[in-house]
Amino acid sequence: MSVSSDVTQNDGATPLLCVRGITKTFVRSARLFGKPVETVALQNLSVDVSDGEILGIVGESGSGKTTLGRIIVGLDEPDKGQITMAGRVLVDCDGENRTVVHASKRGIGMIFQDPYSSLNPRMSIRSLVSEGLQIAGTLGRREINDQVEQFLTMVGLRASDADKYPHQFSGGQRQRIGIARALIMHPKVLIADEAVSALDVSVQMQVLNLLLDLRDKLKFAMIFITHNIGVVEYLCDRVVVMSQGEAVERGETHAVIDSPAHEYTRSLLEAVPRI
Ligand SMILES: Nc1ncnc2c1ncn2[C@@H]1O[C@H](COP(=O)(O)OP(=O)(O)OP(=O)(O)O)[C@@H](O)[C@H]1O
Repeated sequence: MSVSSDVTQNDGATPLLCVRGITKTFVRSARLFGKPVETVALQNLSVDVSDGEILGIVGESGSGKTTLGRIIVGLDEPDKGQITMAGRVLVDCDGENRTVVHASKRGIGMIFQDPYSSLNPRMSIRSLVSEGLQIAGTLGRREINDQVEQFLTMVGLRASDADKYPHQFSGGQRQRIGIARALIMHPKVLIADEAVSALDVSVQMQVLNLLLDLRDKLKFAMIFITHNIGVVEYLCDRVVVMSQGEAVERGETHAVIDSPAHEYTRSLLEAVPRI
């Protein structure tokens, strides 16, 4: 059973981001004479995120977490559903005329699991971090360089690191570069997809603490996608538990973890390491 109608369990204020009734089916073409294979990745899923809030999306592999993140940021289109941010329609796939605002115009940033493969090895850190600003074309070279150095320092790197290349950094440092690259665009919402899963546990804690500090400083909201409920417990104000493309449980993180109502949440708590 999904709980998609029960989406406004925040403080009652109008949410910043409203995601409503998202449905997505992938169709893989068959080999030779077989039928195409359909996978329902998301089924009528709704979530809300308030200003400055950290929402955890937790669930096992294949539950639809990444698809949800990709649809919110604009890397994928849903079959059905709506997304609004601060009252502005970003996606409306319910009527006859579909509205899908381009990713670069949404004010939503994303950081990925593998900071190495998500950073082009041939680009300098300066080019990587400033790419969004260069494309936007609103700032001059000097201002862009200042911003790059400011954001590198903010994520715990040095201004002089701007002239290095991704292979010169550790996994944790590369994730910091990915964070600077996303935050330099001043997103209202940051989506982190398994952003610490590839890192050693001690480095995971450093990156989680950095994200908490940056959220306090820059006031963005965050959707943190993970299979690790221990990370949710440490970081997230609220959590949505997903199974097979549906939300099976949601609420304040500590309420859900202390007394999980759904059998699937209990199995996640038993199966997944706590940090
Ligand atoms: N491009 C695609 N083409 C076909 N099927 C896809 C595609 N992307 C995702 N799927 C399928 O949709 C379902 C949900 O996948 P998704 O990656 O969103 O889950 P997830 O919870 O993020 O899993 P993981 O933690 O393993 O990344 C899975 O069954 C997956 O195989």
